[in-house]
Amino acid sequence: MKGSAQRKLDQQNFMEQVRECRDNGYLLSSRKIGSGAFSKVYLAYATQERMRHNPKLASDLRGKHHAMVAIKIISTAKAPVEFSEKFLPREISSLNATYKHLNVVQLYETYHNSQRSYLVLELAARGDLLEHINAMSGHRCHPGLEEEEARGLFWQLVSAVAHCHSSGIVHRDLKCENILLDDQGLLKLTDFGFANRSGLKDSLLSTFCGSVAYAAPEILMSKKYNGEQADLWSLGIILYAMVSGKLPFKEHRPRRVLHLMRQGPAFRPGVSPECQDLIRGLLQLRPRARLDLQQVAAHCWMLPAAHALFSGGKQVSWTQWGSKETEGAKEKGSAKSEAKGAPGRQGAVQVKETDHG
Ligand SMILES: Nc1ncnc2c1ncn2[C@@H]1O[C@H](COP(=O)(O)OP(=O)(O)OP(=O)(O)O)[C@@H](O)[C@H]1O
Repeated sequence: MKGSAQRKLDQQNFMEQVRECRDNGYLLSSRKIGSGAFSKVYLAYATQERMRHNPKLASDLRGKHHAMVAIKIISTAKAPVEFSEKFLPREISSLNATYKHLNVVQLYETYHNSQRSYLVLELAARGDLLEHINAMSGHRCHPGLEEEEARGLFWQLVSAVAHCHSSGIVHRDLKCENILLDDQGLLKLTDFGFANRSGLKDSLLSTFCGSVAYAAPEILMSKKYNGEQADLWSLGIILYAMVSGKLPFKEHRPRRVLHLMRQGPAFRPGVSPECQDLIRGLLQLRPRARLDLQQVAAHCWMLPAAHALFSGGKQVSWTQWGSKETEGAKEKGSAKSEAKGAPGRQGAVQVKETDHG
């Protein structure tokens, strides 16, 4: 239990944050919608005045027919120097570089003072993919999502990751908790705290990022790795989690995980052979042997998603999908997800993995 002195301090801090947001054109609500290691995320409203000064914000919110945003408040004064000087700037620059994709959370603007940094983000109000998988598993009394729903979501995720890679950004922390859903059921990739520039074609990374359960074998073996190929492995883990309702290699000890990886994923009865083939194509131990994003999009299991996405009578290619210019695609995608009835934030957590290496 918090003491009354601590409660008073928290209250004072919050009122300061309300004032700082108001000075920058946002009305901060007391509704906390999430928190991270050094951050809290609140629901907030953009003022008309702010929208007049920020065309990016105004045009996005006009399309959504509301003024709600998510404000991530980071206590830079309390966070380690490495976080404030390395990871936060990377998160901001990655979000700026990947702007303009329907399935990547939009960063509208930032403001800072000596105590805190504020990130004004697109709101994704329906929780994360992990919660969705668990809620749907409970609802269906069957682990995982129906393949049709998994396909629609995975298509959006692949498109978001392709957009990041083509913008020169590798995510390096792809996992169900970093994939949010908005109130139209659209998928929004978030949390670019470990993202990095993919840089030159053959340059390799060496830092271990992300969660053990989603990390590629070459990362667990502390080898130098290609960030794009490591993201592909994580995509395989996410698709497995979607259709199975659990993680394929659920172990905290890296050596034990590597042992399970060598054995390959085991599937529950009912997962289609095509879906299994796609997951196996991504979960290849040799990074170069993994399917690339183009091959994933063209895989036979994915094809019905491509056919389902039509814009004004014209089929939308997977590279066009998600581009903010393809407005028709957005409407079609929303309607499809709405029909599926993506639920809100509920359900027991069963496959959560939060250990960042
Ligand atoms: N744009 C958003 N819309 C709605 N909820 C959000 C949004 N961004 C973040 N959240 C919520 O806040 C939580 C924390 O956000 P985020 O993952 O970005 O913070 P973090 O500090 O990077 O977290 P961690 O320390 O776990 O990596 C998310 O899990 C999610 O529930």
